[in-house]
Amino acid sequence: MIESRALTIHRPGTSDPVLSHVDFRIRPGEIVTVVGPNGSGKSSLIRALLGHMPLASGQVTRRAGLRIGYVPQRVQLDTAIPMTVRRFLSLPVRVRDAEAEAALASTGVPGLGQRQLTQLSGGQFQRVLLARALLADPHLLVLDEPTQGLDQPGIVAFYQLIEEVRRRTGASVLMVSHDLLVVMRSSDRVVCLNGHVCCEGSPQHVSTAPEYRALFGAEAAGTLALYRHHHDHDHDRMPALTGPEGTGHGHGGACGHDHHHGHGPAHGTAPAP
Ligand SMILES: Nc1ncnc2c1ncn2[C@@H]1O[C@H](COP(=O)(O)OP(=O)(O)OP(=O)(O)O)[C@@H](O)[C@H]1O
Repeated sequence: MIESRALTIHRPGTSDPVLSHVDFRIRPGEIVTVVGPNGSGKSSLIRALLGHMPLASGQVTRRAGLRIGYVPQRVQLDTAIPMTVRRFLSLPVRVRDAEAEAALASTGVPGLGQRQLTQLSGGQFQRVLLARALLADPHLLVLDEPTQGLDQPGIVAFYQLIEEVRRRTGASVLMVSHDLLVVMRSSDRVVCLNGHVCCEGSPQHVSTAPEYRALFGAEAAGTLALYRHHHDHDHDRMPALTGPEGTGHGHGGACGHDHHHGHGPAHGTAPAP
């Protein structure tokens, strides 16, 4: 759907790289999450993929006619100007009442149309932003830190909603997130960024990668624990789950983990490349 090759971005007006030689792609129906420390270039990658940022070199290709629903990292609300949820949903493209209400219902916040944006909780606001992005009937949803400010149950619920949206609409989902535990459970593929792609692949693969553990330390150990359980099935009979970019997890001799790791909830959900 979107692909970058050797994408390189410089800090504005300098030759100082923010991102170097990033190869990235997202396929139909995938949930891909970009993780990385603050300042590692996650938002820059998203903005470059969307064509909102100039490239120093490399290229970005978007499928012709691709409809994108975008939830940006920050939404500047002018609190001096009252705005209802309903009006907000018609910006920038006017939608009918029935469409607006259906979108709100589909993201778990029905009946909020007449509320002021400023009166919403963080979780409600994120769901309204998602509803607005869905009104574009997107092939690809792009969400930059959609769970910031949410508590742990709110984060889990939001990811469940994202998975449900993917099931219902078939849209691909590209997210930036700091919620490592939830990311590892809910993504088909994880890209770990630090100015370049440190490692990427299935959550199982990334959570055992030394580069990931070096970046996230103790937190990474928590995500590793997700994949430790005793086997309750025969690996040899599992169909090969071939991940992208050669980071597949087919459980042959070269699968690269210690085989005390089992499968998190994401296992087996990856769509065919
Ligand atoms: N408009 C800009 N002008 C100058 N530098 C910028 C600009 N936007 C981003 N940068 C710099 O580019 C680098 C990457 O920023 P970016 O926002 O992409 O990182 P991030 O991984 O999304 O960070 P965070 O997790 O804190 O949101 C940072 O060093 C940042 O200071």
